[in-house]
Amino acid sequence: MRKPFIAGNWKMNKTVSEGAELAKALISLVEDVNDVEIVVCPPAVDLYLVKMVLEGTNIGLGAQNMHWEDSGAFTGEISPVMLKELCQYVIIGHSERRQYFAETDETVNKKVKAAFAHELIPIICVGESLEERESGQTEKVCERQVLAALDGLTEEQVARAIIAYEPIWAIGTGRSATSSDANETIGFIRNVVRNKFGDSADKMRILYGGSVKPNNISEYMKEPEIDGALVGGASLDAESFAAIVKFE
Ligand SMILES: O=C(CO)COP(=O)(O)O
Repeated sequence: MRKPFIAGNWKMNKTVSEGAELAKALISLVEDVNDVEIVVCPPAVDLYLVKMVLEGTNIGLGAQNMHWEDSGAFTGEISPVMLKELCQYVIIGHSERRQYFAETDETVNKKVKAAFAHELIPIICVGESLEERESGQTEKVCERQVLAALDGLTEEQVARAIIAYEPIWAIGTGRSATSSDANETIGFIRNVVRNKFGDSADKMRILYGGSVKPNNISEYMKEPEIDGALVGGASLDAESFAAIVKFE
């Protein structure tokens, strides 16, 4: 049985003080939730204070990106060794990073391996653009991204990795994928993983992301293949993220 996993990706929002306030507000709203794994992913500069605020609560912490090297002359970058002291998860290969910051399947794979080397759990993002969807390439694109990201991992690592299927056309647009479409693509992704890594595919959690809101989360969570959500905009408000985490 896969435990549902719901993470908030704050993207480039919330200063250190705003991030601490949001985390504080969230604690009491979700303290009675124990059947869902809850994670927030603030900007890197917020991580230290948010970690302090969340200590001893049921809310986990993740980063939004990292470099694959442990240390060195990489101005502006943050390493897995640094993140290890702050959080348990790291989002890798978000479509915004692929689109604006030249992230490739190859760098995603290096980062995923580096995450496991330092006991961080990667939340690996995959998903097709509108153009790719309209030309019938959704499965081909997802298969390529998933196989590249997981290349060289052990079955045990794959079982612990998390994938977020986020169709690019559904991110921040209010145009979410239907729950049955998302379920179908996530089922396809799980089959791709099963063909290469066997039963670990049934242990791996695969999330949906893209315009998830309090009023549509339950539709996704009813689907058998969807194990949770990666939430952008609606995670920036404590009440709305708590409502998503407490979906009925
Ligand atoms: O990109 C996302 C999460 O990583 C989704 O963002 P929105 O929920 O704002 O569409």
